[in-house]
Amino acid sequence: MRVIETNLPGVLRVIPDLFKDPRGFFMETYHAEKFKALGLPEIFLQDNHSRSGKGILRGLHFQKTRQQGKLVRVVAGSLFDVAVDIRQGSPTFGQWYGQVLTSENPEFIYIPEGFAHGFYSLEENTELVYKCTELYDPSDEGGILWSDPDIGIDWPGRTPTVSAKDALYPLLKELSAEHLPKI
Ligand SMILES: Cc1cn([C@H]2C[C@H](O)[C@@H](COP(=O)(O)OP(=O)(O)O[C@H]3O[C@H](C)C(=O)[C@H](O)[C@H]3O)O2)c(=O)[nH]c1=O
Repeated sequence: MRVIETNLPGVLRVIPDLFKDPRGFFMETYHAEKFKALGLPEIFLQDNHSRSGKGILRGLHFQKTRQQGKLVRVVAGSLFDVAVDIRQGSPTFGQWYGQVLTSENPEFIYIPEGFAHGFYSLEENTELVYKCTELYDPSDEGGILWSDPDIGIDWPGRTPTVSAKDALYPLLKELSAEHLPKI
């Protein structure tokens, strides 16, 4: 297992060791000691699993105070996954990193606490599973409009299907300081 840094310090590509044989494949998807050695969290408090149809966009989401680090991976289909640095005072504030994750390529992304997360599903029945370093708190949820021009994410589709909630999120510049994580 190894990690590759991205243009956003802290956002890491995680490349597991994939063992293939005539039966199929095996890989470790979490290992406390290896994670510690790679600079990944050893402790995650919650696992999530979502399925999305083609053209569905979920995001950009974050928790304001109980921020969640997320280790995301795709177990069916494919999607374009995005992390946005929204930590006040960060030299990369407002910058994003995105990449395609697919069940055919067992690569994960680690998105640190203080980042917003979103993804655009590229296929029907795309399934994302992800480990979170903090528990979900509905009262602590925050969001940024997926199409925020100041962030300028190059989404694979221009007319995604989003939830009513996601369609109403504000622009990053409209969020006041107390709603944004600090570096
Ligand atoms: C996130 C979450 C949701 N829920 C319930 C609340 C709603 O009744 C239902 C759907 O929630 P929501 O529409 O917020 O689901 P997503 O749009 O997939 O939200 C997630 O999508 C982005 C990409 C993320 O990174 C976050 O994990 C999360 O914000 O599940 C829970 O019970 N626990 C949870 O941890």
